[in-house]
Amino acid sequence: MIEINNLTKVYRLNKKQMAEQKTKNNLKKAADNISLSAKKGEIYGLLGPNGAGKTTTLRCVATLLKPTEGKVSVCGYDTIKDPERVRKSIAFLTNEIKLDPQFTPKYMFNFFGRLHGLEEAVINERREMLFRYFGINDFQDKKIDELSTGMKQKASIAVSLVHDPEVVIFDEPTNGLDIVTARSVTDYLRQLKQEGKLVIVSTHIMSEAEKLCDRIGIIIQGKKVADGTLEEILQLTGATDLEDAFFELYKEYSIENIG
Ligand SMILES: Nc1ncnc2c1ncn2[C@@H]1O[C@H](COP(=O)(O)OP(=O)(O)OP(=O)(O)O)[C@@H](O)[C@H]1O
Repeated sequence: MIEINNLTKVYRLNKKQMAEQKTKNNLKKAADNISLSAKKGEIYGLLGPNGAGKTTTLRCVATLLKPTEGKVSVCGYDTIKDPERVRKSIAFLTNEIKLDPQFTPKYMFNFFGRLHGLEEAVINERREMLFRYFGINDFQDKKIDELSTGMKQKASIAVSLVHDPEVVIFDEPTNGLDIVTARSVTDYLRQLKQEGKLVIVSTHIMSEAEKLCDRIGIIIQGKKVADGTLEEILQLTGATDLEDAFFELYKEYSIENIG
């Protein structure tokens, strides 16, 4: 359902970015020859430290970035040749995309529903179902600006799912959420999986990846260094939990070795 073949993304850094990243090289390889595939009915987790390349990879899948090299396809559609079809098949949620603070959750939901070409009755049905699930009903007519962080995130999730897409790509969906709100999000991702959708999440929270994901791809400094079920990753590294497994891989693959 998603095939990533030898994906490489190189950013050209400006002077400020070079200073921030303490480098004299104006090219940054954020994704380095990454290949992976994920299929319907599973939750695939991209796990890696800050700056590993998770968001870059997901943005390439979501057609928001053009790969420097390599190919990505979603539901059989190439992200470069058929970006419209890819966008119809996916929900994409990332911290960088925010709902307009001046509008209400209801307005945004309806707006995106129409943008996707859905009929009013379908939009209303989807909104009632999603707003009920995420407890947004009492807040649907308030300005997004006035909502709590958790409610904003839940509204963003609901809006991203308006068109009932086959593939759900969420970049750090529980980032900044309290434990109750985070649980309602991860429970909904499990429900989507039960419905036969493919869910891809990125996270740096080991416990989340351990509990939620059927398969995990570990990314370190732009490279995918391991991929498999939790058991397979533990077996590969000889570790007893994901955190230890991650550190084993980090020691092996990080350029500035730790410890
Ligand atoms: N638009 C950009 N221009 C230049 N460099 C970028 C750009 N976006 C990301 N980078 C750099 O590419 C690398 C990978 O970033 P990316 O956001 O993909 O990592 P990440 O794994 O999602 O990290 P985080 O967990 O912090 O979100 C980082 O070094 C980052 O600074």
